[in-house]
Amino acid sequence: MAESVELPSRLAILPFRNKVLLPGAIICIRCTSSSSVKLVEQELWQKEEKGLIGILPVRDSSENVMIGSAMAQGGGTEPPERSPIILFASSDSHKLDEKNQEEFIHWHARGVAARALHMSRGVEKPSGRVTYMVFLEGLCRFSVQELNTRGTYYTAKIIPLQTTKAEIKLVEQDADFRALSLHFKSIAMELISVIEQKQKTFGRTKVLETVPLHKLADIFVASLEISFDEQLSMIDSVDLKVRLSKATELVERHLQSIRIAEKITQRVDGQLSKSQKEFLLHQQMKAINEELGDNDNDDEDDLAALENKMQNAGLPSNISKHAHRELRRLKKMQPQQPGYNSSRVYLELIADLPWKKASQELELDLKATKEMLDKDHYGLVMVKQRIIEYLAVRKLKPDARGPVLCFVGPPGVGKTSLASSIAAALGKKFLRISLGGVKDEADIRGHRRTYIGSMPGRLIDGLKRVAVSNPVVLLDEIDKTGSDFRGDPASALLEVLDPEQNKTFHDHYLNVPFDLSNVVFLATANKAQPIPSPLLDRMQVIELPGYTAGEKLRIAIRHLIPRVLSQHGLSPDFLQIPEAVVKLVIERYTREAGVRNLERKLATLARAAAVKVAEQEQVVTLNHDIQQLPSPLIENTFSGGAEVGMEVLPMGIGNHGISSTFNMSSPLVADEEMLEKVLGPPIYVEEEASERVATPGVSVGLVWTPLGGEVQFVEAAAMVGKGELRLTGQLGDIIKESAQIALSWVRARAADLKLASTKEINLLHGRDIHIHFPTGAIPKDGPSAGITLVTALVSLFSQRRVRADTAMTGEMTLRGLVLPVGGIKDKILAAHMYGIKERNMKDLVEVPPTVLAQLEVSLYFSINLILLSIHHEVFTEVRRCIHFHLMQSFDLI
Ligand SMILES: Nc1ncnc2c1ncn2[C@@H]1O[C@H](COP(=O)(O)OP(=O)(O)OP(=O)(O)O)[C@@H](O)[C@H]1O
Repeated sequence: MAESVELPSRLAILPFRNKVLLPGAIICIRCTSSSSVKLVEQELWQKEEKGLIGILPVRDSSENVMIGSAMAQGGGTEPPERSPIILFASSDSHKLDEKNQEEFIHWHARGVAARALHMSRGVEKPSGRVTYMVFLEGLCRFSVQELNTRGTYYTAKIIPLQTTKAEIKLVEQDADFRALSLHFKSIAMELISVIEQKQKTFGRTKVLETVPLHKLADIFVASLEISFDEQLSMIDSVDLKVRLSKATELVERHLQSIRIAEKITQRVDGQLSKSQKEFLLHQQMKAINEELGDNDNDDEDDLAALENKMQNAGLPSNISKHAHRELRRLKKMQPQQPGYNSSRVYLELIADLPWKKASQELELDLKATKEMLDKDHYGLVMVKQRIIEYLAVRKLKPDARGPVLCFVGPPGVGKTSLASSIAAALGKKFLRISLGGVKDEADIRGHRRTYIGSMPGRLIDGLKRVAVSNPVVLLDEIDKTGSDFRGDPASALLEVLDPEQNKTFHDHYLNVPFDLSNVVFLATANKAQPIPSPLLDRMQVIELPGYTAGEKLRIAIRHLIPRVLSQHGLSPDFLQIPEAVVKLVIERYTREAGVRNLERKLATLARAAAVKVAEQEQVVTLNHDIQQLPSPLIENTFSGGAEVGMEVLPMGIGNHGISSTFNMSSPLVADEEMLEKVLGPPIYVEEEASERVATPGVSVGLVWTPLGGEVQFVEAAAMVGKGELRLTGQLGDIIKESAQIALSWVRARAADLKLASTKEINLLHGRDIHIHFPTGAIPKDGPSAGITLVTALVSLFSQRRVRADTAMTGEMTLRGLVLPVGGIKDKILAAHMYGIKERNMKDLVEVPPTVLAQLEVSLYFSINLILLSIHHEVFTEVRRCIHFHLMQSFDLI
């Protein structure tokens, strides 16, 4: 660091254009102009001791601001000849260069004396011009008294503006100055540490302790990027207090700007650094691809295609506006940007949805439709009739908003296939939406696009797939929707099925209304009861009960076997399943209301036959090829040259052939033996019911479940106890009540009915009775089980076995009257499957017309109701029925 120096009264002057050298600063200059080269040569290079020169700032004439006192002519660091004209006359004015006559320069009145720390000389080739590189250190301020020329460069008479030690001491005693210097040191320290942190260097803070304060101010300001005017005012600040306060202001401002810049960088870094990086990488990749001639503009092409698709999608004007706004946003995004993909997928959906596209509706030919329904479905006369009525109304009034047809019935009775037949009759596309297990409203309405992984609801998604706005949509298993914390899908379905609302169906994902009014909705359910009543209100329920064995047989022969054969690439030429065998399949291998399992079993038979046929073909080819093989073993086998019938058995069938006489020329005929081999031993046997009721105390009951009717065996047992009743099984409250009443009734009435002797009844009085009712009965069905409970108890008390072919439920008693009520046919059909025959009780159940109003009640006829005061005539009839049933059950009539 420069100590205080003795300055001569005259100094050679090197002008600095728009630049200032402050005391304590070190700079490197390159002198190329003739005047500066001359100055360096004479004043510095050729002197033995390190010479001193004066650095005087000059302002460009273009800035036209006059600073300081008037002075002489001059030049710049780089070539001084460029500014030869004297602007402010001084003692001496001189013209240095004619070329730059018009250019004015403004000398500043104060400058800084500088000493050369290091110099080097160079010669330019080929011109031979000499240049100098000089490292200058600013020493102290001076003011110019007079400016003159010495040859080609300037000299000036100067007065040094150094602060003496005494002056420094004096100012240091000033309280303001001390406070100021403390403040300056602290911000200087801060600036240093910021710089050190950035440059990861340390130890610069030492300067604050070693360098005197008045010099520190200059050194710090010299390192800042400040304007020329500020630099000049710094030179002019000869007073220490003024200098320090200016320096404090400038350093503080600099610190402030560093902090702001840092804040911005941090924020921007956090937000964009990843995407910027990706963007840069992407750009680089693009450049590489371009370089390799691999330039494909996939994204732009895709967006253009998307826009084109949107234009052709027939979007309604408000939706088109919305979609184009989204497209504009998409175009501005980078493909790597978050949200790009979701926005694009959304627009693809909008472009793909059938806003206007509809399939041409066929002119409805009711006769042809009826024929088609008959061709596809056996029986179901009432159901088909109802469908024809529905279609007839649609034909007469296509925009009629009739109720939605809802097919209710056990599985496999043809609900789905009827719906698809309706679609075919209308010439419309068919869309099946399975609602089984749907608990989330978003499944119907979609998720809002704000959610990650959001997607449209099943309806909108389905419509996108069928690509027409007027398909037949089957809402399958509508009774299986449930509601939980994720909302209620049924309420969303309400909007879908309501003709008033579905014109503007709102899917959360799509976020614009979609018109569902052209869609023909149908629904299926196993049970109508769980369907929420507002939804049920909009639907017309068509019940499809199960099929009798005879109906199943005919369905199998006419529909299932031909379909199964063709599905397996077979024909009656390969496999024949006679009626008797189909009957066996129905009786021994299936016990269901519909025909789904039957179809499966037939398919298993067809598969076995297909394997057989395929293997047979292979064997034939094998025979010829094998003869040419040189293997001695094979040669031995064929040694006689005779045709060998080889049979390859399908896996899992056993070691024997399906039929040893099988030949391609004659079809394979399924028989009982084949059934056992392919389907295994019979699953259901006829004797089941009689074996089950072999012990007294077991009776046969009929229940209804969503899968159709069921036969259940109710067991009662007596044991030592206190006359209590124990019930097991998954029972609803009503059945429990029925059991209590049944026990009391038997104890009180059995003797009257002469079903058990008083002795027998008394014997059981003090005993505990345990009744087990198998699961499956639903609470609502409870009362009708009363008669079954009574039968079981009477059997227990009297130790008489019930007849295996007798069963009764409350409804069946009045069958002749309440047949249309759902579930009854299913129960009868279930009874049939167990070999339980219907008893003709018609003559017993002549309920007068006055009682018809009680039909609803009759559904629940049971032993409980008999004890209650219902209509007298019904009461009498029911009592007769029960008596009749019990007599029959115990073979007493
Ligand atoms: N009456 C019938 N005539 C001809 N085929 C029938 C008949 N009933 C049912 N099927 C056939 O039985 C199979 C099962 O029918 P489908 O799938 O329509 O039953 P579903 O009632 O809709 O059952 P789920 O309730 O389980 O959906 C189908 O192959 C169907 O063609």
